[in-house]
Amino acid sequence: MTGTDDVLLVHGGTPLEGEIRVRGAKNLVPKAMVAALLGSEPSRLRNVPDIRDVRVVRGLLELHGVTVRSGEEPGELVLDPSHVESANVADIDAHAGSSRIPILFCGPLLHRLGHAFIPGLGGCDIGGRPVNFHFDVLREFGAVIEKREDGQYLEAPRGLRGCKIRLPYPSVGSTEQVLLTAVLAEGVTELSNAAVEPEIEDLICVLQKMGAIISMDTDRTIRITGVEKLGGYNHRALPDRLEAASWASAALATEGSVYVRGASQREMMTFLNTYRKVGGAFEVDDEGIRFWHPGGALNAIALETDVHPGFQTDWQQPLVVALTQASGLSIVHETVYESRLGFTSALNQMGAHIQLYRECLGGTPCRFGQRNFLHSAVVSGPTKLQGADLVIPDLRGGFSYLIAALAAQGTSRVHGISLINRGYENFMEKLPALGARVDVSS
Ligand SMILES: CC(=O)N[C@H]1[C@@H](OP(=O)(O)OP(=O)(O)OC[C@H]2O[C@@H](n3ccc(=O)[nH]c3=O)[C@H](O)[C@@H]2O)O[C@H](CO)[C@@H](O)[C@@H]1O
Ligand SMILES: C=C(OP(=O)(O)O)C(=O)O
Repeated sequence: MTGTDDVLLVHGGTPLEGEIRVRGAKNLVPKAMVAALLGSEPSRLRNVPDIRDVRVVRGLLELHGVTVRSGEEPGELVLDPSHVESANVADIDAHAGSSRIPILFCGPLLHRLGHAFIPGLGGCDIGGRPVNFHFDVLREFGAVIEKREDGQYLEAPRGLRGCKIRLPYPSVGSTEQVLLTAVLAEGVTELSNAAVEPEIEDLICVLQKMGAIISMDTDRTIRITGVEKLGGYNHRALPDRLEAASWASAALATEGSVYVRGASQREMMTFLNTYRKVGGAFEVDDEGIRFWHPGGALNAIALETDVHPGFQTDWQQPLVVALTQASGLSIVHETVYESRLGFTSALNQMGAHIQLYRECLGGTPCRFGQRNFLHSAVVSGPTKLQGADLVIPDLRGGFSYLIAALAAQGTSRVHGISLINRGYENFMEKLPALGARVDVSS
């Protein structure tokens, strides 16, 4: 149940205009925090956003004896892992279901303590989200895993040894699992079919600063030579390309103009190409990117989500709202998660015309074809959106509802708004700063 303070009234129909700032990436910062566990000295992480996933990982690290304090500059954390061995982890159950990051504690805890307990995971409900690859790779390193009622218990009776692994799919989390385990494992690890998202490259930069030896080939192969000891790091997190794209989509759907300070072109190239094809305009400068609707009709497009360097799946939901305003039929093929289009039914209640299909409607057949998953969509536009009562289903779906409510005529009641804090820093301040007319329900 959500309380009244978890409901936002959005009075739509006003273009978003102005400037906001994005800080470090939600999909890097918590992992860099976990990496600090591997070091023998304190680490400094800069550009850390104040989002729930960071708070959850901070709590977990503190529970494991890592001292976490603010550094000298705003958004800087200093993480000192000196007392991990003597920590008391009795309260770990309180962290069950809070995020997906706890699974990445496996390797670092096995190295430091020889055992690890991982509570049930959280994260967005956008598909089955199994963790079989994670446990398969940990077994390859020598971990023994026991399923318990409230989580997973791991031990490494003979230590962790480097190995040769091929992922069945370039999973982001599993690649990070391998990196965080292999850097201190004995010998060499070769990971093929690895994910190569920018956040993974940034995690590799963090680990290299700590003393790790990691190389990346052009064919999704990552080689790690284990070392005996790692130090601390001093690192500025790469910007959140997912949040930046969300505000870009909001600018387009509301016919506005938003300067996203901190947004970086390099990690957003695929998004920027798609944005331009839809008819959105953008201008890159040294500090950020301005995104705007240049007037006139938007274009329907064919869009297929994919692993990097393809179109990131977390960009999909916000952009779909803008596609409801494009002229003609857009096709969206979601190939990363089997159930990431359910949010469109609420958009249809607002007046959108979005039809879901089980077939692979994109150019490439994917893992979900012929398997009964509604993972393709045809968006027919442009459609006028009307305000509605909306219940936030997941992080990006939730932000999409905010965009739809901002673009719609009339007032929407958006329930479950606090879920957005998981990945969007200070969005309740950013919205009015961009001219959005929003009220916390009373
Ligand atoms: C905290 C974080 O960084 N989250 C991101 C991360 O999630 P996450 O790391 O969970 O996503 P993965 O890349 O692992 O998942 C991709 C696909 O692989 C499947 N899979 C994954 C692991 C496994 O053990 N077995 C399995 O079958 C998943 O069900 C999914 O279909 O990458 C996703 C894909 O870019 C993003 O949408 C998420 O925002
Ligand atoms: C799916 C997402 O995140 P998580 O993996 O944390 O659920 C997301 O950021 O859109």
